[in-house]
Parts: sequence; C-alpha cells; structure tokens
Amino acid sequence: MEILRVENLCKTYGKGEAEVQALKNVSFSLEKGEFAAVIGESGSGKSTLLNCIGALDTPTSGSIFIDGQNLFSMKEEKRTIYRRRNIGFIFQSFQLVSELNVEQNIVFPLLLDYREPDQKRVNEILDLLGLTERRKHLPSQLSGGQQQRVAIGRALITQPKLILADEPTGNLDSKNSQDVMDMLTTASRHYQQTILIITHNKNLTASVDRVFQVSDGVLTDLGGIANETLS
Ligand SMILES: Nc1ncnc2c1ncn2[C@@H]1O[C@H](COP(=O)(O)OP(=O)(O)OP(=O)(O)O)[C@@H](O)[C@H]1O
Repeated sequence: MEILRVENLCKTYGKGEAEVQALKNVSFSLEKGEFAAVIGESGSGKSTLLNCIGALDTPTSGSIFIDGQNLFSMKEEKRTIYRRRNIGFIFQSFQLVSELNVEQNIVFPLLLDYREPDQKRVNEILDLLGLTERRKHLPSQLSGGQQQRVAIGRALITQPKLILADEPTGNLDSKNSQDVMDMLTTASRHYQQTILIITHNKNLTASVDRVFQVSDGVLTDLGGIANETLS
C-alpha cells in the first residue's frame, strides 16, 4: 500500500541571478512500513525535500500525495489539520517541552488536537522505547539519546501515516545515534510505520530499507543497498 508519492517535484528559490533550483523534477514513492533515508551533501536539497513533503514549505511545481491525498490541492487550513493528524516530525534538536515530563511530552500532540490519550498505547510506546522507568523525568534529566527517544514517542502517538526526521542523530554521539536508528527500525517494524529520514551519516543507512541520494536537486533511488557500497 502506497503511503507517499512525490511526482515531478520542483522547488526554485529566488529570482534572476539569485535563483536556486533546490529540487529538480523529483519523483519517488514509499510503501506502508518502509524505513527510508535521504543522503546527500550540504546544500543538495535534502531539507527542502523533507520540508515540502511535510508541507512546511511550498513546492514550485509537482505534487505530493500522502495516503492518496494531494497535499497542495487542499486549502491551507485543511492542509494544516491534515499535517497535524497524518505527519509526525522528529527534529535534530529534539524540541521537547522542558516543563513537561516524558509521558506528558509524548501525549502532547494528542492534547493539541483535543484527543484523549489511549493509556495502553502510551505504555506500549514507553516500553518499546525503553522509557518506562523514565516516564516522570523532565527532558533536562535525560541524555540526548533518551530525549530523542521521547521525540520518537511523540511522533508515534498520533499513529501518523508518515514520520519525517531531519538529521535525527545530528546532535548525538555514535552510540546514541545507532540507538536512535535502532529505535526507529523497531518502531517501523512494530507499527508498520513509514519513516523518511535525512542523514549525513552514511554508516547509519545500514539500518534502513531504502536509500535515496540527492545531488544538486536531483534524486536517485539507490534501493536497499548496504552502506559499504556507498561512495
Ligand atoms: N529559503 C531559502 N532561500 C533561498 N535559497 C534557499 C533557501 N533554502 C534553501 N536554499 C538553497 O537551496 C539549496 C538546497 O538547500 P537545502 O537546505 O535543502 O540543502 P540540504 O541538503 O538540506 O543541506 P544541509 O545538509 O546543509 O542542511 C541550497 O543551495 C540552499 O542554499
């Protein structure tokens, strides 16, 4: 079952001499449960791609379908609600609410949407992410890796169609980076969760099902290759 389809996506910033073609005719799709990574050099267009898919930026042309819904044919208000309910975000800088404990941070997106947390699911997510013992801790009382696990839980709680993560391990050492990748793999398998991440670290792509490379705005599907074959 197809969860994400990107068709002929183009994004151009600026005009005239300042014009930058950040994305050039990008097309690909992801099936339900796929865990995929986008790699590429700085300035190649990775964040622009993720921001367009997450409707945080507007494409110049092309289409993005999430579970068959064309994101940019919706009115802005509908798109905002659709995004909140169907797309989970994980950021490099965790972005947890410092005054809320682990469990409160995880259920926070549901409260924003006036939805009642399902305690069984909350407990299952805490368990899956190894956070049960830390459920009453504040973010400041956690390691970076643990904080990113909370952010993964917060992305999972709404059962989104798609989770987007921009450099989720960018602030972590190698052990915690692998730990976060393992948690994402577990989440992807356990919940058949579709996940798309950006990473600079090619070693981490060994954990994912598919790798895409962006080079000067052009996307290439490298398939499910092992990381040692990446240049
Ligand atoms: N708001 C903007 N206005 C103008 N140009 C932009 C804007 N955002 C990005 N760009 C340009 O678009 C191109 C792609 O940028 P993007 O941030 O997507 O790259 P990236 O691969 O995510 O880089 P990094 O790994 O350094 O985060 C770059 O040339 C960048 O300078």
